[in-house]
Amino acid sequence: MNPLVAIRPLDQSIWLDFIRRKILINGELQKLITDDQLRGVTSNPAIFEKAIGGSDDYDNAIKALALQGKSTNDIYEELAIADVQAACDLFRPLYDDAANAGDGYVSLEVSPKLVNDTEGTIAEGLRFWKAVDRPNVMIKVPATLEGLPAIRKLISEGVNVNVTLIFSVERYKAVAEAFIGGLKDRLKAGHPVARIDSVASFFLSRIDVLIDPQLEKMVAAGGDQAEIAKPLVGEVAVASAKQAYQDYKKIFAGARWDALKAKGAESQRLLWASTGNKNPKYDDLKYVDGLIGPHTVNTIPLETLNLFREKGQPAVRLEDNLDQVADVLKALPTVGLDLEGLAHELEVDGAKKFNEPFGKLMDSLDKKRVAALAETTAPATMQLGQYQAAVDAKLQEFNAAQFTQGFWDTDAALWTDDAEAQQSIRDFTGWLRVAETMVTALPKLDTFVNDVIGNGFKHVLVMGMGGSSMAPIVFQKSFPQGEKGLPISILDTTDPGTVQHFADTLPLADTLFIVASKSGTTAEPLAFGDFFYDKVKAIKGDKAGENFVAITDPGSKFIATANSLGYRHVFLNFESVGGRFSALTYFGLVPAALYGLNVGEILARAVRMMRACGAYGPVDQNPGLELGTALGVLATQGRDKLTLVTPPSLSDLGLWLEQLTAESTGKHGKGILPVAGEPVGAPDVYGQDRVFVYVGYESEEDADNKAKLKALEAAGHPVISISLIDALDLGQEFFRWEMAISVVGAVLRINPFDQPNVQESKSATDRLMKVVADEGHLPEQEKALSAGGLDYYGVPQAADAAQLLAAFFGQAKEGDFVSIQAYLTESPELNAAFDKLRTSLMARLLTATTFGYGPRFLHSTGQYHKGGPNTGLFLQLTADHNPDLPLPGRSYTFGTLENAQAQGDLEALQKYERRALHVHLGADALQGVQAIQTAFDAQA
Ligand SMILES: O=C(CO)[C@@H](O)[C@H](O)[C@H](O)[C@H](O)COP(=O)(O)O
Ligand SMILES: O=C[C@H](O)COP(=O)(O)O
Repeated sequence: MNPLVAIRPLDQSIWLDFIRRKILINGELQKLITDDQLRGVTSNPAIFEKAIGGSDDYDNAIKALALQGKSTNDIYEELAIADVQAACDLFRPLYDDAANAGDGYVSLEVSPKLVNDTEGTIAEGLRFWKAVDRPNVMIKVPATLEGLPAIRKLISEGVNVNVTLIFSVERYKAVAEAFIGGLKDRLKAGHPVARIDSVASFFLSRIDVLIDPQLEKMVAAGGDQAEIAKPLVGEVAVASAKQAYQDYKKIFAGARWDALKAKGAESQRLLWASTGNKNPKYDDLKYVDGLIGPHTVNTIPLETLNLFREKGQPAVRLEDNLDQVADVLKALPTVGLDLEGLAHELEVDGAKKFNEPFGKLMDSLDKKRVAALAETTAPATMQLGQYQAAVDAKLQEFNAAQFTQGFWDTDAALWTDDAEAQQSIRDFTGWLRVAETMVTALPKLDTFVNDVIGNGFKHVLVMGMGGSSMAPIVFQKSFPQGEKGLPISILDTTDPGTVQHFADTLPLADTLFIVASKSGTTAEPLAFGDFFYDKVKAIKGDKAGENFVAITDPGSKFIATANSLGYRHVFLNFESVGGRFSALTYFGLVPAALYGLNVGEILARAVRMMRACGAYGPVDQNPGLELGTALGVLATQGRDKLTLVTPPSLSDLGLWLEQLTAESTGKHGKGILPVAGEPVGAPDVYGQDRVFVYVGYESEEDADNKAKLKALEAAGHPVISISLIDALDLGQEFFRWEMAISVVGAVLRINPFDQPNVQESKSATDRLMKVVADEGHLPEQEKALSAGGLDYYGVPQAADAAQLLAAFFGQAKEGDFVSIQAYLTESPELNAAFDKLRTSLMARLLTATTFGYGPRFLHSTGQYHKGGPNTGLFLQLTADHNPDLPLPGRSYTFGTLENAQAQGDLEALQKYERRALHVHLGADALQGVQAIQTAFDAQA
């Protein structure tokens, strides 16, 4: 039997004298708990020096914390506390199990600088206790004379204490008295004493390391002293420990202790520390095998623990040879060795042994802190031509009104004077600092990813709409799969062809499905969840839930569903972060982490941008404010089509930016229209309503786009360029743009955090689905024309398609835009056909063109379509669903749902008197689009 397990019935608890982030997240610590019955962890400054200073595990977190303006000491504490919290969480089930009372603890030591400072120790002990915020943490306090009153006080405050640096029996007794004193104080104050645990850490190997050479010297010198000294070599530490145990038994017995015990108090167990052997002449398990006894703890370094697993000899030996113990301790003074004096020496040296590595750690952290602060954000250049003066004036006005400070203070008056709207703004500003929160969640994310990969998953499918899936799309398309990551796909359409494609091509039993929905009520992700759960259930039966994860808000109804279906995990996001502002929350980062991206660095760069934008104190320039002011002012001057140009490697950033811009600004008849993915043309195909924004890589030539932008700039169009070092800079871009678009809201005097018109299409769809339930099909639309296998709706009748299209597009005037809405199965061929159509429309109408697959865009640009200015011409395209897909447990199919979404949105567009044409393309969507192209060209 594994000796680590065999030791359990002997009532000794094995703790691990080591901590490091890596073992917390790679499952190693959990494995020790599960397989080896490990029952606790101790840490100390030297251990943290090795963990933090000796690895790069923490570098991203250090960077992010440094950029937040934290001091070196604060950085150390946050890292150490995060690790201790994570370890506490792993031990929590053990701690909570009544049968395991006294175990499941993780120790965190107060600063070694406080070794002789009673008040400082108390204050820091209480601060750590609060900060770790776990009942199974132990605060480590040194057993110096100044430490003793601190121990008593902390115990009286209900803090679990691990008393460290005990080197003598006499000091041990004083420690036990301080503990009992603390319990009594607590009782006197009327507080309970049950479940207040403490251990007294008696240091072993260091005693022998100090005394053995002195004894050996005596032995070498020969004579009478040599005879006495000889049998003492290598015996003093173990003898001291055994004696301390005898004292323990006396102290925690008798009337005084029984009275406390009757109130529920537990004795302060002796813990053997410094148990790694330092003398090659001794057995490496000397301080483990020899000290096994009931109701004690041994905290063991990892190497010793591994050795014990291999060749440990579990047997109670703590009370063996007690006569010899007495002889050893009695003999010491006779050879001139004063144990108390030596213990004092060890205590001073012990403080040094913690102070030195602590100092070293602080130095290395400080270097990393300073280096982080020297890094800068990606530059943005703005060529605004005739608009520069107006933008400068607005910027001056904002600066004079201390906009940056008001922004970080979430002063809602920056956006509106309406009290109700102000409250709604304040309710949705959680995104401002959410990257900081996510930095602290990194160990949790890493642990989760490790678990998923360790359990053999081969693929991830994220299922969600709009803000719950846009950032994952950007991550997936802008980065190659990370070395340790899994391939990832995103499903954000009800189109049966696309759903079927995933059902056919994914390794269903080995796929992790993420249902991502902030509200937990959005029809699409719920339908996807049901559909794939059904499929996995057919393979794995009741274990299907293992393949599912939810990301949703606290309070969402979906939590109960996920739990009842046995979902692997439910990530609770943040109510105060709106969907389109959630890229840097669990919605964006869980998929990113599973895909193997360096999420820590993405967050660090986001924090760097927050810093540049004034999150941590005044700044001379504010990239978010500057970009937002420029875009806002340009919009008020008619340049309200934000035309995004990117190299192909960054093209999907447009999807995210579309939602952020359109949903945030497109309301009350105002707004900026995001134009993404439009082929860049020569100056003569553009009206005077554009601002071009280029986001590309410093190292990528992208000569064609850059030359075209130069020409546009020369022609008087405002051009803004942002140059990224690499894709990890998306972390900063998410924040830059979130701030910029919020600033646009302030320029336009609108609430950028609501989406008043999104619900309309959803409600219209719901109504139509009721009709389907009652009548078995959707209501018939009035047909304007049926020609060439295509059916046209929503416009006046015409003789043929060319005439109908000419009449429809003939309505376009300067400043309008054409929106193509494709409720179709995405394919490269269709994408190419739409690029061609957009190019023709631009050239002929001189209007902006946008394109979106439905129903994705309903959760993104859909807000602007209904809430923004009435300048859009909407070409809605649908096709036959062949084959269609039934939805488990429902009377309708994915295809009917998609049709209802299209029809519902058409109704909403018509309600707002938008110019809208619906074309049903029949059985072959690509041919249908080509037919429209031909009919459109026929009128040229
Ligand atoms: O927490 C404790 C004791 O409670 C331990 O981490 C304790 O600090 C260590 O066992 C010792 O510092 C290790 O000592 P050594 O092996 O360096 O002599
Ligand atoms: O952008 C938000 C979409 O409408 C999806 O909303 P949800 O995350 O609540 O499902």
